[in-house]
Amino acid sequence: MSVFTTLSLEEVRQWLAPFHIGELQALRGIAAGITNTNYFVETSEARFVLTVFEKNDFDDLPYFVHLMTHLSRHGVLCPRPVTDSNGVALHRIHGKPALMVSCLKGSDVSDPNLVQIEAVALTLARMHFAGLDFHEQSHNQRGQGWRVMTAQQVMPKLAAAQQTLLQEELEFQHGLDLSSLPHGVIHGDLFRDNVLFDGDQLGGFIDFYYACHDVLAYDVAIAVNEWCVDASGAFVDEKLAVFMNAYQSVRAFTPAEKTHWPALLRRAALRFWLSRLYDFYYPVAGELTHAKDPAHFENILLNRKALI
Ligand SMILES: Nc1ncnc2c1ncn2[C@@H]1O[C@H](COP(=O)(O)OP(=O)(O)O)[C@@H](O)[C@H]1O
Ligand SMILES: N[C@@H](CCOP(=O)(O)O)C(=O)O
Repeated sequence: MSVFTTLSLEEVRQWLAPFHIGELQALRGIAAGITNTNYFVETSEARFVLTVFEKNDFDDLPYFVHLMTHLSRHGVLCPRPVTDSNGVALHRIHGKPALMVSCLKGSDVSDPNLVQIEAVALTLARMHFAGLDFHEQSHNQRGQGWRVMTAQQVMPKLAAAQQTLLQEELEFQHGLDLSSLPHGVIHGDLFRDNVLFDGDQLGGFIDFYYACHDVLAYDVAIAVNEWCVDASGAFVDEKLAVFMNAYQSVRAFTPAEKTHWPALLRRAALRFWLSRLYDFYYPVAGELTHAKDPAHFENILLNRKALI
């Protein structure tokens, strides 16, 4: 369960008054999700999702609110922040930042089919295009500095072969110059639990809180490492081909992106191997309801190294 902040119908009714979005009819806490408190809010006009941010400072959030507003205005399927009569989307509730967004259709799929994979790839490419004229920039919270710091923390916990793998990969990634690759807005965490489907119809991408300005093809690498693999982390060729063809039908890779593609797949594997290792070795009591397996991304990293 991930409802950390309990809200009553009456306080949400009062909180909603400046939004002019109809009469509150129902409020339901959302169990899925591990970071924030989320509620489905149903009014006489529409359904919304209210997020109470449990960790972020208020000042961290305008970038994400502006980004989702920009993307949804550009036709990207994602939550659209709802503003009050003064045009303000971010408010507070129980002293914590709170945001209401449109409710997307559907639910996440654990075993995506080829039609769904194609839809994810097309939407990602459209998102990358739509992000090109979003002029705010945010750095990657899971970039080089974070990699080095997190590796230092987990390194002593690892077996010798893992330490070597980690050390070599950090050095390899540190030595790359990706400055010639197209940069823009990336989602940064486009996992299966962050995409909603209504049947084969894509409802939208959610959870933009790792979005930042980074290498566009790195976002593609994160996605294919998640959407196009079997249980061992090896690519399923058919899925990978569908994803890459669909993505590149909208935005073809540049020669520099093609050259660096294997390294980007490794960078994407390293990022999630590290975060899962950290969560595994430093669990926060009562916080992580579904510990995710670090070995999966260790396997992916080993597999992608073997591709080069
Ligand atoms: N805009 C939305 N529309 C529909 N459902 C949503 C929306 N945002 C979140 N959800 C639902 O809430 C769940 C948790 O959201 P998520 O952003 O993953 O939370 P957390 O940041 O706490 O991990 C999602 O799995 C999804 O079911
Ligand atoms: N989707 C990721 C979790 C998000 O990253 P984190 O840095 O917040 O752990 C995963 O499945 O590992």
